[in-house]
Amino acid sequence: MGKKRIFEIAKEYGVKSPEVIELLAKHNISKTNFSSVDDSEAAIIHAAFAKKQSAPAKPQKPEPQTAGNVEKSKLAAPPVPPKARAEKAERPSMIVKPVIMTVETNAEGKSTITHNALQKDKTAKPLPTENKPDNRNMTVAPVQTPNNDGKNKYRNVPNNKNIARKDVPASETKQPDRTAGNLPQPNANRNVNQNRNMPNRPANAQGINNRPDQNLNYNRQGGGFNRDRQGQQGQGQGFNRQGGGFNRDRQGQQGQGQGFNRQGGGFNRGDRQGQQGQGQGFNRQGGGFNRDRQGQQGQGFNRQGGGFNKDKDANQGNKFGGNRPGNRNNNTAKKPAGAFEEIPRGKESREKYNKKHEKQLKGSYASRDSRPMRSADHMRPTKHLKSKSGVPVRNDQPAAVIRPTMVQIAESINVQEFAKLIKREVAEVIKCLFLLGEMVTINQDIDFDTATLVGNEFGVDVQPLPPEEDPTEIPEIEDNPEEQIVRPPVVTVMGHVDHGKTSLLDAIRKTHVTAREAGGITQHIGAYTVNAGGKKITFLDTPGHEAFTAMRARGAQCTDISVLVVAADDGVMPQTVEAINHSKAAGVPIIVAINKMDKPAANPEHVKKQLSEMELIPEDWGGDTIMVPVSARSHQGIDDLLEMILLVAEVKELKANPKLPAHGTIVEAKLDKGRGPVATVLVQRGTLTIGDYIIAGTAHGRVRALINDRGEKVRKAGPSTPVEVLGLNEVPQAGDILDAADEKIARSVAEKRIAKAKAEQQKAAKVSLDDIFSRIKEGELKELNIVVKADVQGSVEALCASLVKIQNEEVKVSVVHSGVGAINESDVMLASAANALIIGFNVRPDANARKIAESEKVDIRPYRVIYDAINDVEAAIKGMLAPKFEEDVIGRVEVRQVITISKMLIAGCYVIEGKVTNNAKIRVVRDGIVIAEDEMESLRRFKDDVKEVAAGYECGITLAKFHDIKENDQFEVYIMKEVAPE
Ligand SMILES: Nc1nc2c(ncn2[C@@H]2O[C@H](COP(=O)(O)OP(=O)(O)OP(=O)(O)O)[C@@H](O)[C@H]2O)c(=O)[nH]1
Repeated sequence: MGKKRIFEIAKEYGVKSPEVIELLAKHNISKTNFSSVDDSEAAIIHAAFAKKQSAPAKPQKPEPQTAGNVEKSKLAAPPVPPKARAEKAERPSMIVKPVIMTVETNAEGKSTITHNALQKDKTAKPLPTENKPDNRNMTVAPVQTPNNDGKNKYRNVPNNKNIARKDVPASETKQPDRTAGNLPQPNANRNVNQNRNMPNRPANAQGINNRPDQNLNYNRQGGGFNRDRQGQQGQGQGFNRQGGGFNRDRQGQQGQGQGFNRQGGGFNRGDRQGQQGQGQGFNRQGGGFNRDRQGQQGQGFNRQGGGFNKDKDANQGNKFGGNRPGNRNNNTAKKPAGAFEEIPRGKESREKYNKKHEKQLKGSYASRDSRPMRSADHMRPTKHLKSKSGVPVRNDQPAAVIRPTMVQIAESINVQEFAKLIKREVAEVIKCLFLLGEMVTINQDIDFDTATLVGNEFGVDVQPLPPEEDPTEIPEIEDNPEEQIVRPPVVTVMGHVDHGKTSLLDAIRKTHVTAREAGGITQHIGAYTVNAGGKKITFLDTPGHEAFTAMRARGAQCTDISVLVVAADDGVMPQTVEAINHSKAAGVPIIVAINKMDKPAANPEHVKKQLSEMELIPEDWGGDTIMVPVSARSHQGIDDLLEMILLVAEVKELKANPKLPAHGTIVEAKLDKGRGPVATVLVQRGTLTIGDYIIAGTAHGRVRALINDRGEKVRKAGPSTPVEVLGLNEVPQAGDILDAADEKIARSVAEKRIAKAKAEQQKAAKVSLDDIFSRIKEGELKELNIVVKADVQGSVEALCASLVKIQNEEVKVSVVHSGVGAINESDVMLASAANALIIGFNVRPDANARKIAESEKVDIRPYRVIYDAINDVEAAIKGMLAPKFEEDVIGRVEVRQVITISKMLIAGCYVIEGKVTNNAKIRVVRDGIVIAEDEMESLRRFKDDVKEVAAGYECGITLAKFHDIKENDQFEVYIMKEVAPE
C-alpha cells in the first residue's frame, strides 16, 4: 500500500487537512494537502487524532470478493444497528446516507413514494410520482457500517441547504483494481443490500428506496463508474478522488447516483427510464454533471466548478444548487432551487408545456426540434413512448443493434460496405483484418475469402451472392436425374502434325461403320458416331486443338475423352505436349494411341518413357494412363482402342436427359449457298427436333431440317448425336452453345447478345480524341494514354510536360511513349497495344504507319502548334473539343474567259454542276491537278453581287489570292460542313 496523503489521513481521522498540516508544522514538518506521510509522521498524527475519534461502529470487514460471496453480500448483508447509525450520524465526515423509499399504491392505482431518512426525519415529504402498477411497498435501507481503516469515509455535505439528508453512513469498501478490463460489475464493488423489503422504517431525509443494488466505488485516481442497467432500483455511489466519476442507472425504476468527486468532473446519471431517479453529485473543484432524465429528483452539489443539474422530463425536478462560487444550474425551468415543477398531465397540456419549455440547446442536450439541421445520428431521439402502464418511457436508449448472422456478398467488397453489412464499426473490421494480417483502409476492397474470415470473427456467416441472372443466357431448366439415360461418349482425337490423326479417324470409320452406313457417308460434318461392340462412340472429326481452344474459349465442353495420337517412330513432339495440356486443363481423361506401330522404326517404349515424364504413366508401368499401340494403316489395335474408350466412358457414367429442350455445341458452321447457314451441332442434353426454335450465339431460328453424319434427314437428334441443322438466320461460330427455347425468349436473348457484343466491340475500339469524352463519361476511360512524337527533343519534352498536367477528376493523361522523328510503324503498334492516341508535332506518319493506324484504328493527330495539341487534349477530356468539319463539294465551275478590269482578275465562268455560293471555297484544278486553294472574293452575275449561282448559268468569280487563272481551269466549289460527333 502506498503512502497516504495528508488529506487522506485527515479524512481517516475525521479532521480537516489544515489541522493535520498544522499539527505536523508544530513538529517542524512542512506539508501540504497532497503531501504524503511517512510512518513517523503518521504516528504523530495518530497520536494526536486517534483519541479524537469517536468510537465508531464496528467496522464491517470486507469479504474477499468472489462471485459467490458478492451475491451473498448483496442478499445477506445485515442491517446496521440503529446504534451504529446514530453514532455514525454524529460524525461530520462524508456521508452516504441510507435511504428508505416507500411506494404506496392506492386503490386508483396511483402511487405515492415516501422518502424517509433512517433517522426519524419528520420533515420528509411524500413525493408524488407517476403510476407504476407494479410498484410494491418496498423499504430498503442499505446501510454501510463505517470502517476504521480510514479508507472510505462519509462526509456531511456542508452548506447544503437543499439537500435534505444531513449524513449518510459510510461503508468501507476496498475497491478492486479498476483496470480497463475490470470495469464495474455492480457486484465487483462492495454491494450492500440491507433491510430489503423491510416494513417502513423511519423516514430518510432523502427517501430513496434502494432495492437490490448499491454500488460503492472508491477510486483514488481513476474514473469511477457505477452502472446498474436493469435493476429496478439502483444506487450508484462514486467516490472519486481525482478522476471523474460516473454513476449510471439506466433502466432501474429508481436510481440513485451519488458521486463525490474531489477534483475531477463528476457525472452522475440518475434513473433514465425509471420512475424515480436521484442523482447526486458532489464536486469540489471540477465541473459536475448530474442528470436525471426522467427521474423525479436530481440533486447536485458543486463547490467551485460549474455544475450542471438537469432534470429533463421529470415530473418533479429537484434542481439543486448548493453551489458555491461559479455555480451554474442549468435547469430547464427557472424554478427556485429545490423546487419541483409539475408537468401538466394529459397530452394537450403536456404538448403546450413542452413547447413553452423548448429551448435551443447545444450539444448532446439539444432536442431534434431545437436543432433541426443536426444530423439525425447526432441527436438523441426525443420521442416519448408510453409503456403499457402509462408511464412515459423514454426512447433515447441506443436502439439495440440487430446484427445479421448471415450476409451475402459478391466476389469482393469494400471494407466500409462490409462493416455496414454486418452492422459493425469500420474500425472493428479494420482491426480484425489487421489481426488477420491484412492492412487495409476503409475504402479498400477485400475478397470473398477474407470477408468470410472476418465474418467468422464476428459470428457472421458470409455467403456468395446468388449469380445474377444474365439476360444474355437462356434460363436453366431443372434436370431430373431420374430421367437421365446413358449416352455415348464424345471423343476428340488430338496429336502432333502428321502423327496420323486423320488416318486413325478414317480407319475407325472404315472399320466400324456398317456397309449400309458406310454408303451413307457422303459428307463430312465434323463429327460422326461409330458402333463398337454394339455401343456407340461419337468422334469429333475436327482438328483437336481448334476444337478445344475455340470451344473452351466459349465455355463449351463437349469432349468426354481425349485420344492422344503419338507416332511410335517420332515420339512426343511440341503439339503432343500442347494437346496433353489442353486435355488436362479441361479435365478430360486421355487415352494414348501409339500410332504407326507397323513401322519398323516404331519404339513404343520410348514414347511411354517420354509420356511418363509428362505425368502420363502407362498402366503397364503402374500408372493409370491407358496406352494402346495402333496402326491406322494396318488397323492394328483399333478395336482395343475403341474398347478402352468404352471402358473409360463406362467408368465416367456418362448420362443425359433426352426429355429436356435441346442443348448442344456448334462443332462447325458454314454458309451454304443453297441451304443458307448450316451448323453441325453436337447435342449434349435433351432432344433437338424439327420445328424447335433455337438460338446459338446471336443466331436464332426455327429448325427446318436435321441431317445426321450419314447424310440422312432425321426428325430428331438425342444426346451425343452430331447433326447438321438448317434454319438459323445467320452462321454461328464454332463453340457457340445451342439451345432450344421459346421463340420469344430466344429472340430477346439474341437481341441482348447482339447489344452486348456491340458494346464489347466498342469497348475494344481504340481511343480517339473525338470519343474520349463519351468514353470518359461512360466510365470506360480512366487514363488517356498518349504517344508523343515531335521533330526535336525540346518539343517532345515541352509537349509531354504540358500533357501530363492535363487532368480532371475522371481521367488522367499519361504519356506512354515519346520520341523524336516521324511517326512510324512501331509507334502505331505501341499505341494500339496501349490503346493510346498519337500526337505528332511537326512530324507525319510514314506510309506504313498510316496504313497500320488505319487498320488498327489508332488516332494520329498531327499539330504545328504545341498549344493547339494541348488545347485539343484538354478540350477532348472536358468534352469541349472543337466541332469537326468535313469538306462538302457543292459544285463545279469551268473558267471560260479571263477578264482583267483595273488590275482585278475576273474569271468568267460557267457552272457545270451543283451551284456556286459567295461564301464557298475554291480549289483550282488544271488538267486534273489541284494547283491552288483559295477563297471566293466576289461572285457576280453581270454587274451584281449575288449569293449563289446555279448550274447552267454564267457568273464572274474573283479569288482572294490566286491570280494565275487560265481559261479551261476548273473550280471545285466546296464548303466546310460541321460533322456531328459519332
Ligand atoms: N506407316 C504408317 N503411316 C501412317 C499411319 N498413320 C498415318 N500414317 C501416315 O502419316 C501421314 C500423316 O497422317 P495424317 O493422318 O494426315 O496425320 P495427321 O495427324 O492427321 O496430320 P495433320 O492433319 O496434318 O495434323 C500420312 O502420310 C499417313 O499415311 C500408320 O499407322 N502407319
